[in-house]
Amino acid sequence: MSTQDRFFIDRLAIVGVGLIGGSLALALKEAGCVGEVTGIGRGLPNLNLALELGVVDKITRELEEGVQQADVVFLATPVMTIPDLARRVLPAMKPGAILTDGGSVKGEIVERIEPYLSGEVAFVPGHPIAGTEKSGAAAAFPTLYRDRRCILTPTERTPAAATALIRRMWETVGSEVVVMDVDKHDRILAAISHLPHMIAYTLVNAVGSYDHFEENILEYSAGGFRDFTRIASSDPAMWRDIALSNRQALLEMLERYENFLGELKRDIAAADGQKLFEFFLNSKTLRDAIL
Ligand SMILES: NC(=O)C1=CN([C@@H]2O[C@H](COP(=O)(O)OP(=O)(O)OC[C@H]3O[C@@H](n4cnc5c(N)ncnc54)[C@H](O)[C@@H]3O)[C@@H](O)[C@H]2O)C=CC1
Ligand SMILES: O=C(O)C(=O)Cc1ccc(O)cc1
Repeated sequence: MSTQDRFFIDRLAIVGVGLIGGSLALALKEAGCVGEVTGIGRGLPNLNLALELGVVDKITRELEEGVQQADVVFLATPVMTIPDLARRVLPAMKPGAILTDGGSVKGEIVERIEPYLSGEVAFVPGHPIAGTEKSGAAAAFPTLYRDRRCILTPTERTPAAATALIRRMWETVGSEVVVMDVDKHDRILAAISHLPHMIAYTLVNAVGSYDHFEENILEYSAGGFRDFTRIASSDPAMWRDIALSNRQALLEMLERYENFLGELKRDIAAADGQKLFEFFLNSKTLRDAIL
């Protein structure tokens, strides 16, 4: 599978050849670090497109058959589908192979997969912190993971050698790997990724449903509205799964957000210019520092 100095995966299977799975395949191919890539999915049009675009070398809709020869199997389907797919894939994989995933929420995935681990196949939970609002094989591109982070959340059931190999896989495609526990991952992502998506979806719905005027007011949107709401074009099924799978941490962040919004409303109602200025300045300082 790999030598001491050169990282190489002989056979990789990608379940769900979309933005995340497809981009990993393309990046490993570009780096010359993968032999054969099998794309596994449900819909033939997307699989055929993946084949045509050179994202994968072989396609199949037969899950168990598709993973049999793989050294590494990457699950890159919506979060709620990952545990059931893992349960079917694990007994079909060869001993010594590694199962990993790219799901945006880790707690439920780890909890629902670990009881099915037999010890013959290692499971390394992962989450590349890179993406766009686009989906499907056509959206995949080889540089998606360059200069990004990838979080791995191994548990005491995860062999260190398997974590080390998946770490190398992500480093090979240009990501900095960070290891943390599952709960910390889900709380951080609830704050920095899941909450912003909920706010973007809410904003578009709130403004888009405002029908006081005859015209569609979204047509007046300037750069600010467009920048802020790009992520509201993300796949609805993917985000339904994320919201349900990370419910507790997300609800806590939504409540925190409601409190801040309440404070803003009170300051506007009270015409408290000083408080508003401080609120905006504090936000600007925090945001400018991340750029
Ligand atoms: N889109 C993003 O920016 C990011 C997404 N993720 C996570 O990566 C995973 C994949 O997301 P994307 O690649 O964006 O989605 P995508 O929609 O581009 O690709 C997912 C693929 O999985 C297929 N699929 C769905 N259910 C399936 C099933 N039961 N069996 C086989 N194939 C199935 C779909 O047909 C599609 O081709 C999700 O868990 C998501 O939360 C992680 C980081 C970033
Ligand atoms: O499009 C964007 O800017 C994103 O935020 C992409 C994204 C979506 C889901 C993730 O779990 C990680 C990254």
